[in-house]
Amino acid sequence: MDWNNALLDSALWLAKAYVITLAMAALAIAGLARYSSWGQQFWRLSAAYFSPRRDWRPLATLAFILFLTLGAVRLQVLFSDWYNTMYTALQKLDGKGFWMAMALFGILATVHVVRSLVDFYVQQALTIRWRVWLNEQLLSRWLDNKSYYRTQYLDTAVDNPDQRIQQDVADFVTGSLTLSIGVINAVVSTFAFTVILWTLSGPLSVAGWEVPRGMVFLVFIYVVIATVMAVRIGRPLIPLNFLNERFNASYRYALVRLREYSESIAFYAGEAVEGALLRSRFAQVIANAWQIVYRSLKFLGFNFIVTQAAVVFPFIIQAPRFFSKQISLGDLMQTAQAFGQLQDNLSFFRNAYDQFATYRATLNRLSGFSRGIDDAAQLHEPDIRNQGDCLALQALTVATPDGRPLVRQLNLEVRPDAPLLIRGPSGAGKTTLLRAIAGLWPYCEGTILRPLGDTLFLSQKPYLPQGSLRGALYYPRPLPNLPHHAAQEAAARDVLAQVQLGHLAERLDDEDDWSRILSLGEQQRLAFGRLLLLKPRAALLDEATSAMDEGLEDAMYRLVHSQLPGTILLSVGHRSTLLRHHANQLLVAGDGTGGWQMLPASAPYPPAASGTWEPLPDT
Ligand SMILES: Nc1ncnc2c1ncn2[C@@H]1O[C@H](COP(=O)(O)OP(=O)(O)OP(=O)(O)O)[C@@H](O)[C@H]1O
Repeated sequence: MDWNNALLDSALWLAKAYVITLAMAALAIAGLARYSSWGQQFWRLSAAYFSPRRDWRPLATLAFILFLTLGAVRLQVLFSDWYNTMYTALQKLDGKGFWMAMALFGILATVHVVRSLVDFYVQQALTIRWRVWLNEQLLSRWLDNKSYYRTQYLDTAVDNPDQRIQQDVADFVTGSLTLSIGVINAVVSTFAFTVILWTLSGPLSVAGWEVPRGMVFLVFIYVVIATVMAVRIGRPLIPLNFLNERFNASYRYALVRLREYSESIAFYAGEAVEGALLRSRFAQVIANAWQIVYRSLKFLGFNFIVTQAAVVFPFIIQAPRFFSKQISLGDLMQTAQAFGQLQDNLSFFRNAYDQFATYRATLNRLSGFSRGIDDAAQLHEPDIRNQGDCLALQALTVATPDGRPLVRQLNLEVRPDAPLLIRGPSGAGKTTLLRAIAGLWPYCEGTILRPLGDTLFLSQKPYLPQGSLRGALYYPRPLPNLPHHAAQEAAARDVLAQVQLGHLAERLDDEDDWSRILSLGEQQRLAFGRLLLLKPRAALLDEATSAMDEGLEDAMYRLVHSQLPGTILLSVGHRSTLLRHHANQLLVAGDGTGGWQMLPASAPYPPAASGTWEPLPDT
């Protein structure tokens, strides 16, 4: 090695290697993206991020990382040559040469440290930015068009979306980068060290045959055999690791459910059943953990033996040539070092085998998630128009997913001065009709006209977001920034008093688990508070007073009538006490025919047998 030209040589080497690697990598990516299923999945998830039309920086960063990776290989080669120089100087008792080697090491080590740190930073920065981008992509697609809700109506629903968004995105980004850099490093390094070993190795006699450069062939044979055997021994670890993830997830899920339903379970004193379930789930985790330990013992044992044998293997092969003075001590040491390096590089494929299997599983989950969002967007959408100032349904047919009609050819119009109450047997489709009006139900035909402006749906169990009571009161409007405006503060307190929750006025800014603290009746009154604050054009109330006594129910409806006289009101409910707050009632037959009747609120219930059910049966 001529160290005087090392800089120029390295620059030339890097330039050549860069051009060749870039061309090969581009070809490999294009080929994989076209011909392999996981390559296509990767392309669909990532092409947009690396498109220079969107932003040139990700691609430039990738190009820089490639340069740093090749720099790492070049440094490995230089270190290998340095070993040769140093040991040769030692063998020749050449003090000057030895000290020069020490100075050289200082330079190489400095470059190595700086390169490693820059590499670490650039890779981490790319990982984080890529993750931010992908997370935002999936999150906004998940929230847009209500995919988070509508995917439940797909034939194959999207399971564990939380895991996919939170964990798989991070694993995908890290896995893509480490695996691709690992492959490039291993391949380029294999070439570089094969060249080194080639120049150092002499002929090898095998059973009377002279094999020129025998060492190079030997290392490849050695590693290929070791890899094949390691894969065979290690393969069962892949499903075992998958099971480990799954068993842990289901144990965690059982624990989360215990927390979520703690009160119901406590009332039932269901500890024995829950305990048995939790213990059996945990037992699965542990049984699998032991399997992993036993299998790993075999796998690690084999790997240790291979690695240890590789330490002395090159010495044994080269020793005769050293003793017969064909090669120097430096050559001998460099052979051992290059052999070890080559062994490491080729072993990358053995070690990355199960990493790659995990990566493919992640890729599958993310692609399935993305496809689910696309499929949800393809689901049938009812024809909803926001126009005018009344709520109207025109020839609306709503069915269950399996095609059973709940209402057929429904025509109605609700105006602010004539509130409507929907009644009918349990399971008749009253809530589903509201879902259709909200645009959540894909199995409907016809036209839905909604007034311009807000439409608010109040359900039987109001949703309370995490955070303060004030946030829950204003939901779904975002809270204005603190400090609160005095007028707004007064409005919030006033509304609380009106819905008979005045005792909570002092706790408006307390952050707590409000859905657990407030009784269902209190939560329903809080929802009426929302209604008074938001003043929507239309309010659809689905058994929104079911947990209140009749006096409170009466008070809440009176409040709505007096405070929101211009709001269109449509309620769903079983109680006859609701009738006095409505002008008309819609009766849903609930007998599988999709029949319905529109009557004044004063008409008796159940309807007289002679009443006419719409639509009239086909004759
Ligand atoms: N996601 C779904 N998948 C399949 N069937 C559903 C789904 N949601 C509702 N259904 C079915 O649609 C029918 C109507 O349900 P809905 O909740 O609208 O009834 P309801 O009239 O509001 O009943 P209740 O008075 O008991 O609240 C029921 O038979 C129900 O099982």
